[in-house]
Amino acid sequence: MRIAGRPVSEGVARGQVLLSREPITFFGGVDPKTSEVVEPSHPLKGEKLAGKILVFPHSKGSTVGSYVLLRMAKRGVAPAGVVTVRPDEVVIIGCIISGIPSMTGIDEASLGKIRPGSLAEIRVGRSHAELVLYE
Ligand SMILES: C/C(=C\C(=O)O)CCOP(=O)(O)O
Repeated sequence: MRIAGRPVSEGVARGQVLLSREPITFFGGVDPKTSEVVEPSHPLKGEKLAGKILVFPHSKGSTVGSYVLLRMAKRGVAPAGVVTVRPDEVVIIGCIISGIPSMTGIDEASLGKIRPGSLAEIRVGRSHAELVLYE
C-alpha cells in the first residue's frame, strides 16, 4: 500500500510503523534520552520512538518539542521517519533541524488502514512524498 503526502524533510528511511491516533507531546511527553513516550495515559506510553516510522495526527504542547526531536537525533534515538496528518511547526522544525525524513498531509482515514508494527518506508523528495507499507 502506498500513501501519498507532502514533503516536510527530504530523505528515505525504513522501519517498523509506530502508530498513534492521538497527538503526541514531545516536550514533557517523550524522554529525549531514551525516546520513550512517558505521557501518562497516552496510548503509546512505554513505547520507544527510536528507529520507528512514527505516524500520528499532529503534535501538541510546547514549541520546545522541536528540540526534543533534535536531542533524540543527537543521541541516536530519533524516529527513523515521521509522518503526520496535519502539518505543525513543532514537527516541521524539529524534523528539518534533526535531518529526520518527514512528510505530512496524509489522509486521516489512512490511519485506520495502517497496521501498527508493519514494515514501512518513507520516501521524501523535493516535490513528492510517499509512505510505502510492505505488510
Ligand atoms: C523558549 C521557551 C522555554 C525555554 O526556553 O525553556 C518557551 C516555550 O514556549 P511554549 O509556549 O512552551 O512553546
